[in-house]
Amino acid sequence: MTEVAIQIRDLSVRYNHRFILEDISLEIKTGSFVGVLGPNGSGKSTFIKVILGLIKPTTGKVLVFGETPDRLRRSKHLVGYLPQRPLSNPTFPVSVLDVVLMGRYGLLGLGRRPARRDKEIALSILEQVGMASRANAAIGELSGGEQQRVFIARALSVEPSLLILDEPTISLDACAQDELYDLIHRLQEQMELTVIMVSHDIGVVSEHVGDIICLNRRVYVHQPPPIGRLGLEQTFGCSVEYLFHGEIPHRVVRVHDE
Ligand SMILES: Nc1ncnc2c1ncn2[C@@H]1O[C@H](COP(=O)(O)OP(=O)(O)OP(=O)(O)O)[C@@H](O)[C@H]1O
Repeated sequence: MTEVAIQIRDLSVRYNHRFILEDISLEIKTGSFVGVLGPNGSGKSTFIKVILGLIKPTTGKVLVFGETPDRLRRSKHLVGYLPQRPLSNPTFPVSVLDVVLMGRYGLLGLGRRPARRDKEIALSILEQVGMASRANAAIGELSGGEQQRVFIARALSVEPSLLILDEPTISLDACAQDELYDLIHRLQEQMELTVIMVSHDIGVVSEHVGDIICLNRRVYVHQPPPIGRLGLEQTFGCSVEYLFHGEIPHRVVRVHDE
């Protein structure tokens, strides 16, 4: 596998004469766990949609494992994607196993139904995320944390090299968030994944990722945590607080002016 998972040069995306992303150049190493951090509307989802090949850049070049995003579907390095809203109707009467199998439809070809091998792969990934015993349950019966595990299994059902997660813990309580991060780390190791996770939670991202990309139209910081207050405030355009999860919960706030 190539040493660089993602290579971006001079990337810009413009809608109606407005730059959503501007002048972005960076590399993401294979096997790394990268957080993309920025306020609402800063272009985080647009950034990952460019990597997925869902949005064409206005200018610049993007390579994923050496391939342009539009060729990725046919390459040996596939991408698993967990969108912000994975199911438009969470009470839709479909089983957990069927939700995971939906992830494989893109590989099957038009009109072809999942075969025994697809079901074996789906079940084995459900096992890895700890949800195999609920394979026949309706997705709507599951808790938010359990549903998120199933959606991660769906993203992994293509046996990807790169996993992209858009705000995976947004509606989860603190314990469920920690469990999900532990799971993602374990899966990353077991499946040798490169992981990109989008979030606007500064504390959580700093604690769980290896590298942080601070994005607000441009990239302000691309480095391992901890990242300095200045870079964060430039990115968010306002004062920021860090909330760390330690043995004793505590906040670290800005020094007060005398
Ligand atoms: N298809 C589109 N046409 C025009 N503008 C768009 C389009 N898609 C996104 N935008 C604009 O681009 C900006 C960035 O959107 P994007 O969804 O990438 O931000 P985000 O950082 O993911 O936001 P959030 O954290 O709120 O999900 C927003 O101002 C949005 O309105």
